[in-house]
Amino acid sequence: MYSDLHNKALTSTRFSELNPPLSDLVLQALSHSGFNFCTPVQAATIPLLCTYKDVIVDAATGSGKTVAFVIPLVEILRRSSSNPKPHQVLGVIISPTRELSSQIYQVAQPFISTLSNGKLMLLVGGVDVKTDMMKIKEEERQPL
Ligand SMILES: Nc1ncnc2c1ncn2[C@@H]1O[C@H](COP(=O)(O)OP(=O)(O)OP(=O)(O)O)[C@@H](O)[C@H]1O
Repeated sequence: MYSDLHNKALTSTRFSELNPPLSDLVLQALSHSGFNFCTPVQAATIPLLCTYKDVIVDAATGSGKTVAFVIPLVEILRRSSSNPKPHQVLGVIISPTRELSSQIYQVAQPFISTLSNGKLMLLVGGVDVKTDMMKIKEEERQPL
């Protein structure tokens, strides 16, 4: 995955230059992951998603789409002033395969963990739904 990205150009746009600006915690998580410059899909979509636009993207595998939708999700949840109910689901990311779900889980984890009340959970088919429900009930933070 990472080697795929090395074959693609990063833009000259730094995450720290995006408008609206990203929160310090997300910028720290990006820098910690070694991400300083946006890929083209990230530079094009993060500002739109952070201003609540609906966006449909068609871009190559490994072009950075996961970060492009996870960062706005985190930024919008951080801005939200409402107090969620216990176990209220804050967000849902749906993907077509178990492998892709687990890949998204790995990439999203450092960003979701900047939310004090959010907890990223990986729920896949083939597992008893009651077991998943228990996982959500036992978790004190809000599931994503
Ligand atoms: N701005 C960036 N700078 C450096 N590496 C990045 C950047 N954005 C993403 N990456 C890394 O590039 C790889 C591919 O990113 P990602 O999984 O988001 O791509 P994708 O477009 O969602 O791929 P797929 O279509 O397979 O889901 C990951 O290892 C990710 O950590």
